[in-house]
Amino acid sequence: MSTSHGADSEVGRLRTVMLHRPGPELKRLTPRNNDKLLFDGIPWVSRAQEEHDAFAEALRSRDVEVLYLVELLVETLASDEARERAIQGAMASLHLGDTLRQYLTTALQDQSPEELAGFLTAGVRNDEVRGGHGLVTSLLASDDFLIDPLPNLLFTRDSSVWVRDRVAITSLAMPARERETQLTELIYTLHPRFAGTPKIHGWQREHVEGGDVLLLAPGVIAVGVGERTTPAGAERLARQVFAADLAHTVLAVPIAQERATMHLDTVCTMVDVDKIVMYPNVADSLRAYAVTCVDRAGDGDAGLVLRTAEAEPFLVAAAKAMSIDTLHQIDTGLDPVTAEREQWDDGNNTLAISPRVAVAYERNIETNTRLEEAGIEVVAIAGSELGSGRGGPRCMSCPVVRDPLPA
Ligand SMILES: NC(=[NH2+])NCCC[C@H](N)C(=O)O
Repeated sequence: MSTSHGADSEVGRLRTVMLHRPGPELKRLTPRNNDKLLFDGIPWVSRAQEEHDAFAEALRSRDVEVLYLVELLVETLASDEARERAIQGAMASLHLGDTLRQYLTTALQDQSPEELAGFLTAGVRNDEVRGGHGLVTSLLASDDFLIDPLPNLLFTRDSSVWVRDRVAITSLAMPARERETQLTELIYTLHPRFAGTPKIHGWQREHVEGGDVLLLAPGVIAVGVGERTTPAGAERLARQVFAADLAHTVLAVPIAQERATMHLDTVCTMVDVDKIVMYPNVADSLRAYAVTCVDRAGDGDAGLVLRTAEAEPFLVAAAKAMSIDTLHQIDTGLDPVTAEREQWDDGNNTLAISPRVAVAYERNIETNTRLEEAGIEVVAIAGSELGSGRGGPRCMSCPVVRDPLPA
């Protein structure tokens, strides 16, 4: 069954996508914790859900199968092994102390899969626990989390990424997001639908986030290196995709280590086989190091000998690796200021449903006009609340099946 899943580009006809409908984890956000939890504001949750439902509907109405992360998680947690692993993972936190850990472990074991999924995603606060009293519960504040909530689950792009028929479990850099990949690993390992799916990477490895991984064309992967994906993470991913023959070239693309450009997909996304929507304010300075494999000296990915070319302008290096004349750039915005505003609001962060059809936030009027002028059909969705986590349609989706591009 596993062979039917996977993607080898950003634009091949989207068949199946994994989303996360915002839920009670967003209700944990307060003005005191939102920075740490990586939200810029406090979303109005029911409106965020409406916006998200409209996003899902836009995909379904175009014959895309929508899977929800929490539904997959609940189904996964029907297995005793999954429950055991999920609880162990959540209890590994060094905040806890043995008294509380033992109490919580037993309490969680008694929950139904739905309830357990709720605690794993929305977290547990100190004042929500009735037992396990001891030093730790007494000294922690009542609103301290014993299990942290995961509001950024919304951005399913980052916690796993398919590269051809393999799924990479990523390794998230920000402490607020670390635990997300325990859940995606569990789903891809123990959910019956994904049984036997070959996996690469893993949350114990060097940091790589899915928002930094762009499948430019079959065999060509761009990896942003910045706030989230480290240079060592990019190298590790390159080794694994070469070892498994998933790609011939990995382009490592340095991006500024700041919030506005936290992932490569905040700066550019593919909207056609040879068109990319890109933030013009960085386009000229964006460079790429092409990495290839020149020898297989030993076993596993560590034995590969890699070659790193001199840095070149990103669009030049990309076109070369993709064996096309030009990778055409469509600019965000109209002028540098509009571009900066629309880039911040994820104007670059589009999700292609097929070549030349892309989902985008409706608010980025100038960018969407440019996309349309370039022959791209824009499927516009509302995102006033969804956007408060700083992520657009691409961040909020993990393509699980895309048709291969015609050769
Ligand atoms: N692929 C993306 N651009 N994801 C956006 C993630 C946003 C999220 N609040 C974070 O800071 O991690």
